[in-house]
Parts: sequence; C-alpha cells; structure tokens
Amino acid sequence: MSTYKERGVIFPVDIVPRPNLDLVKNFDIRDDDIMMITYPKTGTWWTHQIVKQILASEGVKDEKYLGDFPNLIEFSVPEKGALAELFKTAPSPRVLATHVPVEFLPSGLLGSKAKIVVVMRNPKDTAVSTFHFWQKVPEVKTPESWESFLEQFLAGDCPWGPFYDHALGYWKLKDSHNILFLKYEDMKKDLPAEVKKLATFLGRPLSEEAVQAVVGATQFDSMKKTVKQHRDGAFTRKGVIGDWKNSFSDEQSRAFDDQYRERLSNTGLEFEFE
Ligand SMILES: Nc1ncnc2c1ncn2[C@@H]1O[C@H](COP(=O)(O)OS(=O)(=O)O)[C@@H](OP(=O)(O)O)[C@H]1O
Repeated sequence: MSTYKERGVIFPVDIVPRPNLDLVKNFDIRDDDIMMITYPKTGTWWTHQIVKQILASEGVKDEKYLGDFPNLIEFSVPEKGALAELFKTAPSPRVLATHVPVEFLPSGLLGSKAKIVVVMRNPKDTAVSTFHFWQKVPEVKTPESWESFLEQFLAGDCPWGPFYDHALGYWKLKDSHNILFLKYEDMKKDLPAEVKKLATFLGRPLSEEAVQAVVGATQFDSMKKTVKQHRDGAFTRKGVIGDWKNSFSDEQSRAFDDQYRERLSNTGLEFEFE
C-alpha cells in the first residue's frame, strides 16, 4: 500500500484515500456528536469500547454504527466505502472517531457543542506499539528494523503525522469547555476513575455499579476475548505501560528523552512512562 503526503502529513492511500480528507473537513457535526480523537496506537479501541458500554447503559445499541470497529470517520472500509459518507445519515448520538491532526478536523467541530475526547499515550509505548502494528500490515511500507523505524518516528515520518505535532495541536485547545483529555496511563492505573470522568463529561453519569460493569467489560483481558481480532491480535497486543523498555536501548532512550523535553517543556503536557 502506498502513502501520500497532505500538508506534510502521511496517509496510507487505501485506508484514507485523498478525497476522504475533504469529506471529513466538510462533515456536518451535530451538537450531540461524540468525537473521539486518538493518535494511532494510543487507546482507540479501548476508549471506543468504553464509550459503547456507557451508551449501552442508556439503551443505545446500534451495531451498524457502534460496531466492533472504532468509528474512524476518515477511513474507507471495503464493505462500507468512505465512513464519512456513511455517518452522514447515522442516528444520534453518533460516536465518531478520528486519528487526524487538528488541522484536518471537520471545520464545524470546534464551534459546535459536540463533546470531544482526546486520548493520549506516552510516546515511547506509542512508538513500540506502532512499530509492531505496521509489521502486521505489510501493505504499508514501514521499516522492518526497530532502529530504522524509531529514526522515522523521531523524524515525524509516520502515518497521521508526527506524534508531538498531533498531541500539541490538540493540547492547545485544552481550555475549550467541551474537550476532555484522557491518558492511557491514567486509565491503566485507575480505570474506574477514568470511566467515571468520561461518563460524566459525556453527560451520562454512572452509578458505582454501572462503572464496575463498564470496567469489567473493558479491562484488557476482557477486551482480548471480546474485540474481534483483526491483524493477528495487534489491537490487543500487550496492553501495558513500559513495554518500551523491551525495545529501546539506553542510547535510543536518551535521544528520545531529549526530543521529549525539547518538544514538551513549558507546555504543561507530560506523560508517565512506567
Ligand atoms: N483494554 C485495554 N487495556 C489496555 N491496553 C489496551 C486495551 N485495549 C487495547 N489496548 C492497547 O492499545 C494499543 C492499540 O491502540 P489503538 O487501539 O489506538 O490502535 S489503533 O490506532 O486503533 O490501531 C495496543 O497497545 P500495545 O499492546 O502496547 O501494542 C493494545 O494492546
């Protein structure tokens, strides 16, 4: 599968055909939409399952749109075509998800009352997860060796663009009232608290019992059993914080930390690595 660059950002052509970017940009947002935003490999499937469970507790169960696959509006899937087309007529509340950087978002989103949830993960684990993922998608040409892959990741040469540009593009919107930031590491450390926070933000506060039910259904082991296993299990691979230690050499880790400090110092954005 080949890739193309749009405004400096790499997209895999078969997953996000170029016309899809216009479809997404011009996509009409409804005030009751829920827009989930993730950089790839930071918790897309996980948070999608959590939102599905939160909505299920108010009786919303539409498998056509809230199916197993995270609803990534910029994607095209063989049996459905461009998802942005499909979602135009989906019933409310719509759960839309995207990996696109902020400049590619539907133009009406930020001025709307839609709820925006941004999920982030520490960039070392994100890089490792991404490396393993692309090895299972041989159609997309990414380096086979970890060393070369990491070099590209540090250079920002990866699908959906550079990690830090993506994260900071959204982080600068943090004072907007309808955005919630979640971190993968917080979810790992205290899932009930994060589920509660998310449900409340979505205007659907849950009882303690309901929180526990969502947690039970979305913990890693449950998801490994329930989420359809595409790409040889790549969507539920290890699900831990700190797996980067199995791939990074000390030297790679130092170079990574230098860039991390350079890009995030004085931004207020920080991540936990273990
Ligand atoms: N329930 C749960 N708990 C903890 N971690 C989980 C869970 N579900 C998925 N994962 C891990 O999330 C990583 C995949 O990220 P994404 O879903 O964003 O992938 S994708 O962008 O949609 O391809 C991938 O991370 P790695 O294991 O580090 O590769 C998954 O294992």
